[in-house]
Amino acid sequence: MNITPCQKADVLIEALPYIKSFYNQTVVIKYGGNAMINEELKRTVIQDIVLMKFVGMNPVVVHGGGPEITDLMKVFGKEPEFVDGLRVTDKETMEITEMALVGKVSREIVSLINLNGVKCIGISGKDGNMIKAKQKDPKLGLVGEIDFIDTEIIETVTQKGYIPVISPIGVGENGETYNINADEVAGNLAAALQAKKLVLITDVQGVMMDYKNPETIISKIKSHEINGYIENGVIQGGMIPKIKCCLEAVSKGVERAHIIDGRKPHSILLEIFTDDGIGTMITE
Ligand SMILES: Nc1ncnc2c1ncn2[C@@H]1O[C@H](COP(=O)(O)OP(=O)(O)O)[C@@H](O)[C@H]1O
Ligand SMILES: CC(=O)N[C@@H](CCC(=O)OP(=O)(O)O)C(=O)O
Repeated sequence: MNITPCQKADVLIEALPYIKSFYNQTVVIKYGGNAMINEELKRTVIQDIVLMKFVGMNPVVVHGGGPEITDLMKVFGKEPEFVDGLRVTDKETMEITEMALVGKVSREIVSLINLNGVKCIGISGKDGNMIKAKQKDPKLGLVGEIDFIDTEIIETVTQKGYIPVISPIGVGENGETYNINADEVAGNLAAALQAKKLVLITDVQGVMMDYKNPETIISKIKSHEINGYIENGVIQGGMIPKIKCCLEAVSKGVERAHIIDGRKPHSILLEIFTDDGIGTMITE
């Protein structure tokens, strides 16, 4: 598509109020699922995050990597098992999870951001005891529930110009390592940092009335409507933890949470810098 210089200027001018209102503000981005598997989409997500930093925002990335953990488990001859969307995590699975998330996924995102000209640093939730956790449910083994997030390291590196990339791993009272759902980390972290926005990138258009029909997208949800949507079965499966994290974040002071489609190129830019936005927005 060819656009004229004037149209290009219009696009920039449409972004101006957003650049102003987000200047020096924190935006937490959860990056996982399909958008992380496709190489071309990965490139556009990274470009969006780098652009945010260059126009003066403070993006903080929380990464997932469920498919990478599953692949590595298979290499070690282990069959993954999930209960309510959470991976049952024995000691060996925990080691594999750390290898996949901290050793591979984080390294890759950090390298890509560095290559795009912004300093980036990978931080596991265990580093500096950042994410304190306890066992969620003995049935799930080493799956963690967040007790507390110490935001000091993130604030320090952000002030120095880095983009922090957080791996969803927690540390217990006695040094145990816990596997934590990445959406849960993103929601709690957005609240702890009092972020202006939480953006969860997923592989559907947003929350839909009928999730098999993209035309039924719900563009705005108020927090008091969420339980109703879960009770009447509109929101199911993997969308339940996601929407609950958004609820947690907005109830603790994050202005807005968004669930957006990572299959769409530059979905973050479309959400942050355009009047229409995309996906589903959750507010208090
Ligand atoms: N109302 C809904 N709107 C959209 N998706 C829904 C809804 N209810 C259930 N889902 C399911 O939730 C899934 C998203 O969760 P999940 O697969 O865990 O995402 P991710 O891998 O990005 O963390 C969708 O692919 C869809 O199958
Ligand atoms: C406890 C639990 O289930 N942890 C997740 C952590 C990774 C994650 O959340 O990755 P996605 O966002 O890509 O799904 C897991 O083991 O898969």
